[in-house]
Amino acid sequence: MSGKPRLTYFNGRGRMEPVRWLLAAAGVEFEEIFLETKEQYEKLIKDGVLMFQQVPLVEMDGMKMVQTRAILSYIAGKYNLYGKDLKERALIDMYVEGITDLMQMILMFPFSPPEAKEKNLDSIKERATNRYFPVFEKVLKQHGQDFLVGNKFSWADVQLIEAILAVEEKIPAVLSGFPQLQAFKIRMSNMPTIKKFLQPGSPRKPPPDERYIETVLKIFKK
Ligand SMILES: N[C@@H](CCC(=O)N[C@@H](CS)C(=O)NCC(=O)O)C(=O)O
Repeated sequence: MSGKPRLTYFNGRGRMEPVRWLLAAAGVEFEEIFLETKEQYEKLIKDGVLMFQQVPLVEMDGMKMVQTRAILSYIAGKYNLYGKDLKERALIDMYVEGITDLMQMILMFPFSPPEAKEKNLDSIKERATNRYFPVFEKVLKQHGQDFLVGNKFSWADVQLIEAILAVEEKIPAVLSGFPQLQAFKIRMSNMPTIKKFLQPGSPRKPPPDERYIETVLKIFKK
């Protein structure tokens, strides 16, 4: 092994995308193994690699880590993106969990039946605009700092820029009433590691397409 973290997941965003974002933001290179067949997935289970028979799987520092949240908090802690004390950590956790709830709606969206698509898109817009984005707009306005927590770049900033871009892909004008978030987006997109991740050819994955959906459904079909 090269010493780089090794990520096993589909060749698509899903639950691995925040891990890719966080590693990239921390300036860490990684390798990826893409699941394409059911046999590959079943072999991982047979070999006892997937604790709960689920991916994402991240192998790093001699561990085989599963559970997205555990993986992300390990990376955040290791690369100093998790606050300076327990109180900052709690705040980062709250922000991250809120954003994760919004991202969960986006994650599931491609799997919704055609007749539910419009309604689900409206729900994403409603939640982003009325529940989640106002929180971060207010935080940034109140403390006037560049980053969400402790005037220092953290996991929360990475989750938020990922979410902003993901929602904008679906609802391009979503930031129109959020000047702080517009400025935050520009600042984050210009951070060198994030700028690199946003460029073509990076490990960032495109929005889910038919092929991705088919692969996921094929592998998990009972
Ligand atoms: N709580 C887990 C959920 C993981 C999960 O649901 N992974 C899906 C793929 S995105 C999976 O492996 N599903 C197969 C199964 O649950 O049997 C996490 O956050 O990592």
